[in-house]
Amino acid sequence: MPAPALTIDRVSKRYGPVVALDEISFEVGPGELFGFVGSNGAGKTTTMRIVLGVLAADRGEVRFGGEPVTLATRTRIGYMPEERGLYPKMRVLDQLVYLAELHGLDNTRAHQAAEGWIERLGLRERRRDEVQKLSLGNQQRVQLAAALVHDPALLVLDEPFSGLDPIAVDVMSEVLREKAATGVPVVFSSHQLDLVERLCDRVGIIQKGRMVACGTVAELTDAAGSRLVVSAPEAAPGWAKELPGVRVVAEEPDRTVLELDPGVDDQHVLSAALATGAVREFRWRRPSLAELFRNVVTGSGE
Ligand SMILES: Nc1ncnc2c1ncn2[C@@H]1O[C@H](COP(=O)(O)OP(=O)(O)OP(=O)(O)O)[C@@H](O)[C@H]1O
Repeated sequence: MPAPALTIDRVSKRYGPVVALDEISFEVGPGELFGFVGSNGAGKTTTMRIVLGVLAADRGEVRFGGEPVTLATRTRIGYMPEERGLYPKMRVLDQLVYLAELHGLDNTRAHQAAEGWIERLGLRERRRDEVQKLSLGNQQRVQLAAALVHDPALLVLDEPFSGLDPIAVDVMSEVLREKAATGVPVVFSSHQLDLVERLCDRVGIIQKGRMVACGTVAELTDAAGSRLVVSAPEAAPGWAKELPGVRVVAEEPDRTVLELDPGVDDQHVLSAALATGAVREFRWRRPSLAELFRNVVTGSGE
């Protein structure tokens, strides 16, 4: 039987006068790694807290496998809250066993699961330490273990990568990929767009409580149109500004990134570049997710 999908269906939420979510909708399929990105205050944490049921939506519905999320469904979710939710004075192993038991595992299975994740996440030497005595990165590894220890059917992680060193980023990425490969929908928020671009099957960009773009990175960047990268080292700054149908996206010391209106011949741009002197680079490329994100955010008036 295929694993269930997570559906967020027209969910709205206000905090007093602040509209945090405005009919946000998206779906995370079985085995899909979904990256949730947006500016500070866009509504990511609010969405995740509603999925978890720690916060109630004003309107709309969250479904898992087509059914509204209930208390029973919630015990099957692995959650990594932004504010992190560990007991500072409890030892790593005891904490994980306790959390696994809280989710219904018997003591033997809870120990097995806790030891398994401790090993997998490189925490063996820290297993008898109090959580508060660990570095922040290691606390985050424990937090991930806490989200995984009861073998959840859905993973929801609020900025799991923030503050991790590159090795820990690799471990976290691998674990999320593996988990998704078992059929579990995985949704996580992040401001590290290069990472999201590399890791995710699909990406959702949220802006002021609305989903403004959603799809695979290829779909989103294709829709945004390609960029022309030109390196003309002898050209004066602003050399491309007056070319008809051409918009300068970025001007770096030795490279200019351009967007061309439909129908504009790139060979005219090449001629203009050559008129300034040598041209060392002239190529089309897709925008990165970070560029796309800036476009979306600027386009909606931020
Ligand atoms: N408890 C609260 N009371 C009042 N307003 C809140 C509360 N929590 C969030 N908000 C507001 O709701 C909006 C969405 O916040 P949310 O924390 O969901 O954004 P976010 O995308 O997770 O941001 P960040 O990337 O900074 O973590 C913001 O305008 C925020 O100020």
